[in-house]
Amino acid sequence: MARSLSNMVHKGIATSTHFRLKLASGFGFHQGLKFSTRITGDSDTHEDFRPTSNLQDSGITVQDVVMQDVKENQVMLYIKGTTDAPRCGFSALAVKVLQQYKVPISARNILEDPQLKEGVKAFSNWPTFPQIFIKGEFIGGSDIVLNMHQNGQLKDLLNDIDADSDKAK
Ligand SMILES: N[C@@H](CCC(=O)N[C@@H](CS)C(=O)NCC(=O)O)C(=O)O
Ligand code: FES
Repeated sequence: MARSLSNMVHKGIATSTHFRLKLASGFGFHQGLKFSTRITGDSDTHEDFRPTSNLQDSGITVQDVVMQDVKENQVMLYIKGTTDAPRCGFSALAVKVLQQYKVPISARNILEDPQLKEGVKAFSNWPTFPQIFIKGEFIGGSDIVLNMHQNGQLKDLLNDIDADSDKAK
């Protein structure tokens, strides 16, 4: 026999239906919880370390940023800290080596932006910093650039870069 809504409410069935609906809508909430759990579990995306860039809302991906960086800057570094104040010996070494040459050096501090940090790693498929790009090509880290400095390859590579240039040809 079909039961009327008032009957269902009276018998408490509608209440339990309502409860189920609340649970159903709570599912979305659950997904929200799952999402925040995932964020909290990743130290780089914990809210205390939230990126300072606005990439998330801009529609521009980190890959776009890196592609543009390496296209526009003949010597492009992704480092920990800045070229004036590196925050790691590896980054400091890369900067020091490259500063032996009269070429413009551009750099981004990956410590300021966890999204950029992970994006650069994904872009180059290289797990550590510093990361050095010269004339659009990924070179490697500080040990590689030091080695290239010592064996003369770096001089050859940087040879045609104008000291005043800041754009790729
Ligand atoms: N062989 C590399 C070593 C660099 C390295 O070990 N970097 C570490 C410590 S700064 C790193 O970036 N680890 C991954 C990370 O911090 O995300 C080089 O000479 O550049
Ligand atoms: S930050 Fe510790 S080795 Fe680079």
